[in-house]
Formats: sequence, structure tokens, C-alpha cells
Amino acid sequence: MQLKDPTLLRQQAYIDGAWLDADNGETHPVTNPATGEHLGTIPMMGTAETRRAIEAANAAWPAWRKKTAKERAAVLRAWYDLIMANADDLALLMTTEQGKPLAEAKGEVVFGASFIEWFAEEAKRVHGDTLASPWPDRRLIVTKEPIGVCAAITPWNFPLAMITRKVGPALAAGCPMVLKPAESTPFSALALAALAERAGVPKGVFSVVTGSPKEIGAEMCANPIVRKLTFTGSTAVGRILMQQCAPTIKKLSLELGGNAPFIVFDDADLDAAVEGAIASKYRNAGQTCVCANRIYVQDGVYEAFAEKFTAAVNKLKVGNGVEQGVTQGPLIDDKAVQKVEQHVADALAKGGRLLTGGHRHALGHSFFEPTVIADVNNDMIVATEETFGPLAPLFRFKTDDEAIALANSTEFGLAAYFYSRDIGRIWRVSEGLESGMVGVNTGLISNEIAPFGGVKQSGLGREGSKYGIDDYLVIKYVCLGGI
Ligand SMILES: NC(=O)c1ccc[n+]([C@@H]2O[C@H](COP(=O)([O-])OP(=O)(O)OC[C@H]3O[C@@H](n4cnc5c(N)ncnc54)[C@H](O)[C@@H]3O)[C@@H](O)[C@H]2O)c1
Ligand SMILES: O=C[C@H](O)CS(=O)(=O)O
Repeated sequence: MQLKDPTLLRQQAYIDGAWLDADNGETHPVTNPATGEHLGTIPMMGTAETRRAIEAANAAWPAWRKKTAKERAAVLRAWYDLIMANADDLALLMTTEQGKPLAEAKGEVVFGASFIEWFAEEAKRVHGDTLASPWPDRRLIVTKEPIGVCAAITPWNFPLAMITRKVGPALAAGCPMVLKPAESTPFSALALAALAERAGVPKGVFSVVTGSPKEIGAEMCANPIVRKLTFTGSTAVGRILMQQCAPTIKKLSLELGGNAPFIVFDDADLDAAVEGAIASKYRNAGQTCVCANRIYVQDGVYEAFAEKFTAAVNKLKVGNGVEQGVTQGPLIDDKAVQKVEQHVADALAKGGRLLTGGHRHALGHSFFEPTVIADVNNDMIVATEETFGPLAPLFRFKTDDEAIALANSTEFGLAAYFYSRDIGRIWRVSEGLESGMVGVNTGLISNEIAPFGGVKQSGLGREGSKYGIDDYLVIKYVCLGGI
């Protein structure tokens, strides 16, 4: 890996301003999913190191919260500037450890940096209230204060942006944060920590602990010093963390699994719908929480859409993400490939019609062919489970009500998409979908300005936007008497 700044490749955890190995010296290997190449190692830390990071955060909190919002904003802005200045290295690190094409990785770095920029600005817009007192001798004042030490656990699929979407608002609000990144993609997180250190984030305010998810997570959940846990990952792990946080009544933000419906109505612009479906389905090889997971096409345009869509899928270029023109990299590991294989086999066994792909790619490792299956029905696993891979199942439907009912038929509710040019239909369907986010005539909806999050079992809370900082604040009411 040829970095312009080789010091951005860190193989130690970052705790209380120090770069450390695990107490017991144990390490965990990190590999390139496109080649199987050994990239390096990270410390296999556990309970004791996590506890020290939490205690260091608590010690650093008073000084950090005492800084003015403007002073915190200046540090965040400096961090943003360093992330952008090192975007090429951060993108190469990401492609090498996660597999996504370099262009997507660069896009994620810019997207991730935008949360630091945004919350540097939002830091200065945390306002309270004065209320109309019911008593002549007392005044009612409402202030917002940082909640305290925060812990974060993040996934491998967006190894930088899922971190900045949490650390940005936490630090802006005046909270310190201890992060556990995914063990598959730690180098992006550690490079972010190196840049935070250079930006002047005080020691203890942002620490990165690497190692045993269960041990580190258990300490984050059980330690009463931690007042808030923010998690991005699967719904299954979200449930575990929610249960583990109950004894200490922590504030929770949960960004969990998705299973996005993508509905194409008969009045849609089919070329636009194909473009949107490609963007939504195959971004990050389908390993995206807001990916189109179920594509519903109205009867009258089903075959036309299937033909156009399949032709577009066949233009995708599978390869090592560092190679020019590659638009789909490998899946994160063989377990991910096996899940896609299971979904494909199940669909074909139950009457699905393979239009393209369907097999492990000739490149080997964890590459998989971009796949489209038609004539998909609700008895198939893909109708209810998140595939998290490059498989597009095409379902048919007849009426608007049927489409909405099918779209809402899972326990998830993160993102949903549909294409129509009828304004009445757009309002009726947008309001009928049980989803935290709805894309209308677009397959790409994520940005730092809009509230990101789900309903039902896709999670709790919102990230980004003017709403995102609220999850790191508590409201205090002061009744000022004696007047
Ligand atoms: N809603 C969102 O914003 C969002 C974003 C990205 C991914 N996701 C979801 O995440 C899933 C894929 O990511 P993943 O495979 O990394 O998810 P995952 O839940 O397996 O892992 C996520 C993180 O949790 C850690 N972890 C796993 N078990 C743990 C435990 N028992 N205690 C503490 N930590 C534990 C992992 O090490 C990793 O850091 C998909 O379901 C996807 O939809 C959701
Ligand atoms: O995978 C989950 C991410 O949140 C997707 S996005 O980058 O926010 O669209």
C-alpha cells in the first residue's frame, strides 16, 4: 500500500493520547479482501484497556466541556481540513482493507469528512429556552448540556463515515468518545485518530480501542461512566447491546439493519429508475444498509424494466478496487459470499428466473457476480432477509396498495425508494411507507444535512442533520427564584 504519508497506517490502538499494544501483546490480522494479502495487525484488546479508555475519557471531559462551542468548533474544523488534505491516503487505506472501488472510497472520505464540518458548525447552534413563568418571583430557564462519556461501535461497510457520523456530534456537544471499530476495517479508524491527534483533539477526548467485540462491547455497556452508547451494525447485535445497556440506563442510538424496497410504478421514467436501482443496489457491492434489497415492478413495465436493468448490470466491472474503472469490488469475506449464494440458490429453487450472474466470480477470493433474478415471490428468503450483497430480486405487483403492503412487510424500516411521476401517487406512497427515509425518483439519499435513521427494527435516533447533535445532549431545567 503506497501511502503519501505512511504514518497514517497505524497498527496500535489509541488510548488517552497514546499509541498502545494490547496488555497481553495479542494481535488480530487484517487482510485485503480482494487479494487475501496480509496488511498488518491490530491489538487484540479487551476489558482492561477499554476500562482505561473510558476512565481517561471521563478525566478529559471537564476540560473539553468547558471549552466554548466556538473553541470546539475550531478543533473539529482543523480535523476536517486534515481529513480532506489526506483524502487520497484515507481512500486507499479503505479500499485496501474493505474492498470498495477507490472512487467510492474517496466519496466516502468526503462524505465522512462532511459530518465533521457540519457538526463544527452545529456546535455553535446548541440553544436553550426561557419559558413564560407561572410565578412572578421565578424565572424558568432551559439549557442543553453534554450527556457525558460516549461509547461507539461501528461496522466494516463504511469504515470512516460511520465513525465521523458519531464522533462529530459527540465532540461538538462537548462529549468525549471511546470507539471500537470493526475488526475487519480498523485502519481507517486509526488513521482518523492520528489526524484527530494532529488537529488538537485533547488526549482522552477521542480514543480507539481495537480487539474483542464481545469484551470491549460488554465493558462499554456495563461501565456506569458511559452515559451513551451509539451503535451502527446489524439488528441482531443491536438487540444484544440494548439488553446489555439496560442495567445502567444508557441513552442509545441504534443504526441497524435495512431491507429497502425499491418500487417502480408504471408511470415511472424507466431509464431513471434503472439508473437509480443500479446506484442503490450495487453501491459497495450491495453491502450498504440503505441498498435496494427488494425491487418491486408494476406488471405493465415489468419485462421492459427487467431487460433495461439487466443490460445495465452487465456493464458493471468487477475487480480489485484500486484498478481503474472497477465499479464493484469483493465482498468483505467468504461468509458474506455464502449468504448471497444461499439467497440465490433459495430463489432459483422456488421458481426464480436467473437473468444474469448468480455465481462466485472467476476472480476468486470473495468476488461475486452482479446478479439479477426475475419472477421472485414472497416465499423466498430474499423477501424478508437483508442480502447485503450484489443480488437484485425482481418482484411483480399490480396495485399501489399491494406495493405499499409488500414494501412494509418486514421488521425493517430504514430506507425505501420508488419511481413515479404522479404527484398524488408520490404523496400517498411516501406517507404509506413505514421507513425512516424515502427516496422518490432517486436511489441515493444520504448526506450530512438530512436526518439519517430508521423505524421499526432498523434502529433508534437520527444521525447527521440539525437533529443529530440532540442525541449527545441532555436538557436541564433551572427554576430561578427569589426575584
Ligand atoms: N443503519 C445504518 O446506518 C447501518 C450502517 C451500516 C451497516 N448497518 C448494518 O450493519 C450490518 C452489517 O455490518 P456488520 O456485519 O459489521 O454488523 P455487525 O453487527 O456484525 O458488527 C457491527 C459492529 O459490532 C461489533 N460487534 C459484533 N458483535 C458484537 C457484540 N456481541 N458486542 C459488541 N460489539 C459487537 C462488530 O465488531 C462491529 O464493530 C448490516 O445489517 C447493515 O444493514 C446499518
Ligand atoms: O451502510 C450504511 C450507510 O449508512 C450507508 S450511507 O453511506 O449512509 O448511504
